[in-house]
Amino acid sequence: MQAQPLAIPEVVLFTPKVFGDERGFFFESFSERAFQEATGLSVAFVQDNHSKSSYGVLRGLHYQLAPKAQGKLVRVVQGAVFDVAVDIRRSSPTFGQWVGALLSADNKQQLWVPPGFAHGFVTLSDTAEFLYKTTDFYSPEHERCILWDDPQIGVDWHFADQPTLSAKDRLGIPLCNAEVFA
Ligand SMILES: Cc1cn([C@H]2C[C@H](O)[C@@H](COP(=O)(O)OP(=O)(O)O[C@H]3O[C@H](C)C(=O)[C@H](O)[C@H]3O)O2)c(=O)[nH]c1=O
Repeated sequence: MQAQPLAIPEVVLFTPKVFGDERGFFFESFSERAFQEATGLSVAFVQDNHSKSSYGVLRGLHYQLAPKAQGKLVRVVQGAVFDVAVDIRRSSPTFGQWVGALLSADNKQQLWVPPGFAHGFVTLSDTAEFLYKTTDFYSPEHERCILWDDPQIGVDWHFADQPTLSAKDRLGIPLCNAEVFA
């Protein structure tokens, strides 16, 4: 498993070692040892999630407030998405900045989105199946949504069409008005 910190170094892009043969392929999709070596963190993942989205669906920018903040280790097992993490820690030198990566069934890459970041993705293929591990349980009362196209953040979603959003995401709030992290 190779690990590459992105421009915001707390966000790490993992590339697994894939073993291909005439039958197909095998790779370790998660190794606590590799994760700890790469991030220096010892985290307990308590929940696995799986969502399927059609082309143009954008889910985000979501996060849970403390004390239910979630770290997320995300990957795509069918199709492709552009995945985005936004630093929403007010004390961070990269507050309000974003990083992203193309995650796909083909590249098998995974993104570690730490607690303190908002997360979202837009679906670039006809459909995409998105799997991720979280470091805390779902807590609707702690869930918040920042506007996906907040000009203060300026995410380049690598997507030229108008995305399909849930009613909740259409009501996302600007970062300047959002409850975030210290
Ligand atoms: C997130 C979640 C949702 N749900 C239920 C609540 C709703 O009835 C239904 C769909 O939820 P929602 O529309 O919030 O799903 P997404 O828009 O995919 O939300 C996720 O999208 C972005 C990309 C994230 O990073 C978060 O993990 C999460 O906010 O699943 C659960 O039962 N457990 C859960 O952990």
